[in-house]
Amino acid sequence: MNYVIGIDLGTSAVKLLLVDQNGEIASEVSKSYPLIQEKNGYSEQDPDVWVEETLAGLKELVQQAPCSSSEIEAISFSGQMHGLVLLDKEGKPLRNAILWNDTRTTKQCRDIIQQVGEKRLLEITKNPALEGFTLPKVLWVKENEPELYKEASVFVLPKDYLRYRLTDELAMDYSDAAGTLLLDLSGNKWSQEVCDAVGIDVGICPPLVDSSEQTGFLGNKAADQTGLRTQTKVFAGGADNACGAIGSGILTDGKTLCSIGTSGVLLSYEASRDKDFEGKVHYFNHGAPEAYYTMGVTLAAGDSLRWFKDVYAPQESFADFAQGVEEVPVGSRGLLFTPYISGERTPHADANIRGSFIGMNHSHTRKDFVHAIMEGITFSLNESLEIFRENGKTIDTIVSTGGGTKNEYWLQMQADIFNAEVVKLSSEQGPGVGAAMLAAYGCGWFDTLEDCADAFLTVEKTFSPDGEKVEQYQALFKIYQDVYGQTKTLNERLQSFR
Ligand SMILES: Nc1ncnc2c1ncn2[C@@H]1O[C@H](COP(=O)(O)OP(=O)(O)O)[C@@H](O)[C@H]1O
Ligand SMILES: O=C(CO)[C@@H](O)[C@H](O)COP(=O)(O)O
Repeated sequence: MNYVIGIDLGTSAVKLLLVDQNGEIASEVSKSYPLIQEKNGYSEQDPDVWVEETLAGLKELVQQAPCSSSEIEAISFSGQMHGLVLLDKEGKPLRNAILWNDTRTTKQCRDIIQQVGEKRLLEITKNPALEGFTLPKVLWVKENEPELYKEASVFVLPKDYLRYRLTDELAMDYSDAAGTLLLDLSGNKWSQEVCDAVGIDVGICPPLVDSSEQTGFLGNKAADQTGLRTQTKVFAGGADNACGAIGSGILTDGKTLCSIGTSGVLLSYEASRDKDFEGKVHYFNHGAPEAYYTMGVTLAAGDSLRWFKDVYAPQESFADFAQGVEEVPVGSRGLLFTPYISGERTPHADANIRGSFIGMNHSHTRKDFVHAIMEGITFSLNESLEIFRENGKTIDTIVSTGGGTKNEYWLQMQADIFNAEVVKLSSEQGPGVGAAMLAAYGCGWFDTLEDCADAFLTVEKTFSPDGEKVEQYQALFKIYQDVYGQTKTLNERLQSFR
C-alpha cells in the first residue's frame, strides 16, 4: 500500500496526516506553537519554529506509521494564508512572520487604495485592500523597518517557507498568491501595475506554480531528520482554505464550506473568475485547476473560544470547557457576544472594532458565556452566508470543518442558525486532507480531484435545521447585527485606553 502526507500549517498548530490510497488516515500528529502578540493588533510567529515543529512531527509520524518510509510516496501542504515571511539573499527570514490576523496596517491599506485606485485594485486582484492581506504588510516593513527591507530578496507565505526549507526550492502556488493582493487574477501573473503603483520591485515575488505541481523532492537534511527518503516527492499545496475546500469536496458549483479554526470561514465554489461581489467577500484561486472560490472571514472564530478558555480555564480541554452548553437555551438567556476581539473582516472590514458581551446579569454562569460565544461566532459566519444568498446563491447544504466540529452541539447550532443541512465528514481536518489529496492527485493516483474526493471523503453525520430554533435564531440575528453599529463609536473612543 502507498501513502501520502498532508501537512496543515495552521495558526495554532501544525497538523500532519498520513493517508493511504483508500483515503484512510493511518496516523496523525499535531504540534502546537504560540502566537507572539507584542502589541495590541500585532500577531506574529517565528518561521523557524514552524520548521522545527514540522520536522519533529514528521519524525513522530514516520515512527508510528504502519508502513515503511519507502511506501510514503509524497508530501503536500496547506498553510495559514497571507502571512508575510521576508527572506534575505541566503533565504533566511529577516524577521518574525507577520500573520493574517495582524491588523497594524490600516495606513498602508489607505495608501494602496490611493496609489492603485479602489476600482482598479478590485479589477486586477478581485479583492479590496484589507489589513490581513500580504501587500500591506510588505509596505509596513518597507516604511517602518527600512534597513531590514533593504536586505529583502524575496517574500513567501508560511507554508512556502516550510516547503522551501524541506526542499530548497522556492515557489508559491496561485491559491495562496491570490491572498497577497499582488496577483493579477485574470492574467494569472504577478501584477506589475500594482507593484509599480505602490513602489515595490516585482522581483521580490517568488515563482508561481499550480497547487498540484511537483516542486522537487525532500532534501537530504530533512530526510535525515525525519526518517523519510530523499525520493519522497513534494507537491506545492495551497492556501488552507483552498485545501479545506478540496478536503471537504467543495469542487463543483453550489458547494459550500464552513470552517471554524482560529479564524472562521464561509466559502463557496466558483467556476468563473468573472463574477462581481464588489469586494464584499474575498475572491481567490481554488487549489483545483481552473477554479475559484469566494469567502467571508471571521477573524477570531475558534480563537474567541480559545481566548475565553485561556483566561478562565487554561488547564481544561475544549471538550471539558464546553460541557453543559447543550443545557443553555437559544439566546443564552439574554446574553449576546460579538467575536470582534481581533477586529473584523466580513462584513465589517474594521481593524478597530472589538468584541462585546451584551445583556450580562447576575444569573449567568460560565456555560451561558460559552454558549453565547458559540452563537456569536456562528452569527458572524451567518453574515457571510447572507451575502452569498443575497447574491443569488442557493445554499441548502454546508460541509463543516475545523476544530469547531469536534462539538456536535455546535454543529446542530450551525444548522439552526444557517438554516441549512450541516454535514460533518469523518475527519474534521479538511485542509490537511486537502493537502494529502493534492499529493495523491499529483502522484497520479486519480485522474481528477473529484475522483480523489469520491474515494477519500466519507460523510459521518448530517445535522438538519430545527424549524422552531431557526425562527428564534432569525429574530436574535437581527439584534446581533445591530451590535456592530451601536458599539463602533464606543470602541473608537476606547482606543486610547488599549
Ligand atoms: N472540543 C472542542 N469543542 C469546541 N471547539 C473546539 C474543540 N476543540 C477545538 N475547538 C476549537 O477549534 C479551534 C482550533 O481549530 P483548528 O482547526 O485546529 O485551528 P487552526 O487550523 O487555526 O490551527 C480552537 O481554537 C477551538 O476554538
Ligand atoms: O486569513 C485567513 C483567510 O483569509 C485565515 O483563514 C487564515 O488562512 C488562517 O486560517 P486558520 O489558521 O484559522 O485555519
